[in-house]
Amino acid sequence: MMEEEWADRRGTVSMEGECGGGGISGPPELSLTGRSTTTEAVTSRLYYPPFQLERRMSRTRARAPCRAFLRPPNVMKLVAAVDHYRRRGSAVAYFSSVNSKTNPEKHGGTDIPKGGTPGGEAPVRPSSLLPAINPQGTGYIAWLVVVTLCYYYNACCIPLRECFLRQQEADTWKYWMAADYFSDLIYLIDLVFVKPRLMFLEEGLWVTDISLTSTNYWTKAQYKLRIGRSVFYIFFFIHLNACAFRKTDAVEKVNHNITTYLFYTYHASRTFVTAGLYRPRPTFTFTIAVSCLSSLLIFAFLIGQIYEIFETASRAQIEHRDRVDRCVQYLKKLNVPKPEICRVTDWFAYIWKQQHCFAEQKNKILKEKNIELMSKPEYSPDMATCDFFLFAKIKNLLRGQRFSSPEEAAEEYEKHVSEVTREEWHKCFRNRRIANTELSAVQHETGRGHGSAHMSTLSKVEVFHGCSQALLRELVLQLRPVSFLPGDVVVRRGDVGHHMYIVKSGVCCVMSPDEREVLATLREGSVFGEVSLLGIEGARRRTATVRSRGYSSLFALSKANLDRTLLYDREAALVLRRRADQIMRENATRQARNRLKNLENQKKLRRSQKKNLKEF
Ligand SMILES: Nc1ncnc2c1ncn2[C@@H]1O[C@@H]2COP(=O)(O)O[C@H]2[C@H]1O
Repeated sequence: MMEEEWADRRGTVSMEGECGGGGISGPPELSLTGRSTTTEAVTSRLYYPPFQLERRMSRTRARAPCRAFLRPPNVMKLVAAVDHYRRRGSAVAYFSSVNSKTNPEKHGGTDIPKGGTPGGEAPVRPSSLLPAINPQGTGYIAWLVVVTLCYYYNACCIPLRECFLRQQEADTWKYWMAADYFSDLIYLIDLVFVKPRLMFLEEGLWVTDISLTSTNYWTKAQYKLRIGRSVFYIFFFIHLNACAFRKTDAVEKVNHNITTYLFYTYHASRTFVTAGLYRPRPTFTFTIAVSCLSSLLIFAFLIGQIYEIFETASRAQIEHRDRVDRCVQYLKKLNVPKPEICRVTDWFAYIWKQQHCFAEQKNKILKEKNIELMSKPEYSPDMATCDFFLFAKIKNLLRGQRFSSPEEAAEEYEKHVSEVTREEWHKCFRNRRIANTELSAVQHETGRGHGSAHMSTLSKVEVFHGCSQALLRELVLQLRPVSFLPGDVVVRRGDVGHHMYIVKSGVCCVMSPDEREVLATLREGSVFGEVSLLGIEGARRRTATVRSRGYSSLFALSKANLDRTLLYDREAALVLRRRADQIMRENATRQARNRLKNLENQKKLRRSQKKNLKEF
């Protein structure tokens, strides 16, 4: 019962209040307890018909675990029905998958992007032999365990064999080789077949299209850079090692040609892969010492590289993961169905993806500017600015000193402060100014600052291009941030409009009256919901339904505030009016065209019926 109730609430979150469209006002958070209104329940049914069908399948199974139902032909029929159903409704299919690399408008017809379901459910793709892999699924985690075991086998057994088990008999050696090839095969399968099929999150929805997942995997710049950099360093060290071997080798008879170089490179590579345990010939003591030292260096380097990789999964990330785990545990305790838990984890992933960027950018700038950050919290804003640049220097001077009284410490401190030269003071304040500007620029870009972020979005809105700075600043204070989840209705056709919306991030889709076609795709800086606010005759209610495609953050501007702004800015009023007229004209033309098409279809049908009757 509870599961059904949850399932029926699918796609419904805390409401923004205007027209029953899903929205979260203020800081983004997922409200699982928000009661679904009738409209939303209908919406979720309309919006997720294929999934309702799938869900009904699972419910039927649960209610009647009869084997006949699970017979392969029946299951295949249902799968085909789901597939057919999904393909019929273009807008439904459009929303049920993310194929963001393709132009959404192009999918207005029956050309449906392949994809999965919102909320992280495994997609139904009967035609595909190897479907996309859910990185949070049990199957993938089991696979990771296998890959890790192979990794440990390679990491531990190869040096062990090299050192202790060299004198192997032929039949034992066979088994070692088989194990080696097996672990290599697992690596290869992981690299070529598994990793490129890993689903990834885009705009909060899982991308399941294989071509997109593999493109995402292979084109990941960071991944490429890391591999490329590591491979380059390894070759570089092998090369240096080979040169060092040659230089320290006592045998002088060897010719100086490419074969000699290859010979020494071979020895250097073997030393490298065996961590210096392989002893190259000739056994000149100095050569051995150099090889051991270089191997140690290489190992230190490799450990540094591994540390760097692990470091990126920083403390914040670990804390974030911990928070997600605790939340998931709690939801499990409440017996929340799995799809809903997936929705929550997707939301967490989305939030992390957004905030993570900010932290990385900020750290990059601080690193570039050589700005030292305190590890302890800021006790007061005044102290923080001082600590930021100057305190480190004074602290170094005072390091290790002991004082018998606070007065003595203060005296010593004052002495050091008075010794700070004029240039250093200048540098300190200059650095501080740079940091402030740079950080506010980052906040501006990433939307973490408050007023500045709103301003940055507003400056992209064409309607307000002509507005004065003062008016914009006033507008900024009136914007209310709201967030929407995948598929949520922002405004519904026919409802009374109270707000106009500005897209801060994400994508919103203007739907056709039957919700089968996407009329327009609105991205960052776009404005919608203004037509019904302008009081134009014949357009006093919402002219279209607008849905959020993935996760989206919008700014809502109330009718009263818009009216006040337009009173002062005649130009903006004109732009909005012109835009509204154009939209209404377009919609009217489209409706007329559709009506004509329907009439023609009806005529054709009647004609064919008459023909059939005559033939009969
Ligand atoms: N054909 C269209 N192209 C772009 N935007 C549209 C179109 N039709 C409606 N809209 C927007 O969708 C909004 C729905 O609410 P409003 O009628 O208040 O304002 C509408 C417009 O901003």
